[in-house]
Amino acid sequence: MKYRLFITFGLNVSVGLLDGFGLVMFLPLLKLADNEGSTTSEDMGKLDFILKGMEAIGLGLNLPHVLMVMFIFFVLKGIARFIESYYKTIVQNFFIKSLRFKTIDGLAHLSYKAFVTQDSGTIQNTLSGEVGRVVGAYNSYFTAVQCGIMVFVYSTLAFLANAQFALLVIVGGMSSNWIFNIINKKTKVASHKITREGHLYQGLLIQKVGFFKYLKATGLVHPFADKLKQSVENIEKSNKAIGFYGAILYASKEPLIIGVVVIVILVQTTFFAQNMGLILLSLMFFYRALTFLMSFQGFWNTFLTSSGALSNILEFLKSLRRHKEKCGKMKLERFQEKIRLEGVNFRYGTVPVLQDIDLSIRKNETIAFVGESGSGKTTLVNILAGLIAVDHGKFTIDGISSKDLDLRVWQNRIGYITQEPVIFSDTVYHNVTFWAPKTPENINRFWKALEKASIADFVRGLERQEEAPLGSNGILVSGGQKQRISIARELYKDIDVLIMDEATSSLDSETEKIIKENIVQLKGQYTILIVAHRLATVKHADRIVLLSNGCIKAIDSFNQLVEVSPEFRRMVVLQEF
Ligand SMILES: Nc1ncnc2c1ncn2[C@@H]1O[C@H](COP(=O)(O)OP(=O)(O)OP(=O)(O)O)[C@@H](O)[C@H]1O
Repeated sequence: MKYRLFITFGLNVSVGLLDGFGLVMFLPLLKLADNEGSTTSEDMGKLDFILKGMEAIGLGLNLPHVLMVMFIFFVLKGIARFIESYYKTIVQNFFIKSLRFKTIDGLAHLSYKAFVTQDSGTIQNTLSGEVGRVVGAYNSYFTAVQCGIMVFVYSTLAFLANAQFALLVIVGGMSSNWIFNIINKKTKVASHKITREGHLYQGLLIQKVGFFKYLKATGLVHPFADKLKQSVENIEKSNKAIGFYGAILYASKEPLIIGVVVIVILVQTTFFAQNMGLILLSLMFFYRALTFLMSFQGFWNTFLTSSGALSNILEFLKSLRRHKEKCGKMKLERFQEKIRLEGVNFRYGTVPVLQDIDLSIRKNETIAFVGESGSGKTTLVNILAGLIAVDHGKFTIDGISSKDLDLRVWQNRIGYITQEPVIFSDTVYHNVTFWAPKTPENINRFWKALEKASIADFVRGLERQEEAPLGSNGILVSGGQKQRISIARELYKDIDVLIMDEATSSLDSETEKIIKENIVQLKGQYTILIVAHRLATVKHADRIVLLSNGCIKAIDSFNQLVEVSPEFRRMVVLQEF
């Protein structure tokens, strides 16, 4: 927030001082009423400088002048308060925007390797609910600090009016503060619990939505609902605890503070025989100071209520920074010649996943990766897509090392057809064009992509055509149509490399047909990398890479591989190809 904080606090002090000076004018006002129209600057404690100032500029201390000066102070206070409130809104929104931008950018730059180890519940909870709680924490913190400043300003004014009285009230106030400290600590603990439970709850919720069909069909939806309810109950318990401590704080503040003031006034008048006028002026300031002190306690407690969210988001931002994707500077605008992997090794933790991989892929070649489950096909393609970095060995594109390349530019040249088609909850047009503006040129490109993906006729037949909604996760269209729409999105993009991560055993014959059709149709136009589980889809590949336990066992055409590799032959026989 830098200088913005100081400006805000400066404005705060101005409001407090102007208000204080306005209040000071009440004393001469009372005196004027008592002394039939005249007063002096005496008996004002150290605050007599205001009346002296008035006299110095030729304003006699009579009723109209005192009223006028008082009015001016309050008008100036009004103006300062307006600037302060509006500036507070500006600064607050700046804070919210910066925080949201930081989390959005942090997530966009998070490396894929780090992402897969993150818990989706934590990410979801932090980015939605927790950001909201942090904004709440910020507001309470800010207001609490503002109240603190006001307490300071009014206490100073009270000191200037009657130092002895002010000192006694402060000592009394501080000794009662230990109760508030105990409560604040307990609130903080409960707040951290809420954050932890929030992550769990969001995680369960995401899974419930994601696996709804399975849970429903198997009757597991109800036990899962019980798990969710348990999590809700835990959150409720912590919220109740926070409410309980808040209620104690809220109820005990006033009696405690008034008790302190009563005792101090009694001590002052009984033992020190103090001037009641100055005690009253000091008390007037103290009344304001104490009101702000109560608000301070309240807002500080609310701040602590959300402090769990604050440390969580700071930790989250730190972790995003720690796992930021490392990117080179060289920008490869187009893929021209070949991709090469030389002596590549990769491990997840200590487990080796790929070993001594040597592979060269020419532009516009169609390569399929086959091998038993867990042999490293997806990991290899993840490396080629720049999602994960090699541990040892070299990965070059057109002779440039992946370490020197700006992989974001490389990824712009890639189309990725994932096992589960990615469908956004929006219209066909927005899904395919990724929210491109509807210019005649883009519409034309959109229909061409649909034709290439063999889905144009289906979309033309829809009542709202390209404006037809696809529903959440594409629920309004079939699995095969989802697949074709996601293929169309990749073809709409101007790409060089098309990665097809074929669905595993759940592959239905329609999807299999679509993939085969697309491979035949697109072969030679793009560099196509297929992670294949069904050998039927790879017959037309130029070369097949056979992987086993993270090593390349053989690379050849389908027919050659059947001849030379007993392992591949066995796979073909097993799939009754
Ligand atoms: N994020 C990860 N963390 C740890 N290990 C992983 C991770 N992803 C994959 N692995 C492991 O790496 C190995 C290779 O996995 P990979 O997904 O590349 O295999 P695959 O050949 O594509 O398998 P499938 O055909 O079942 O999709 C497996 O043993 C897997 O358990």
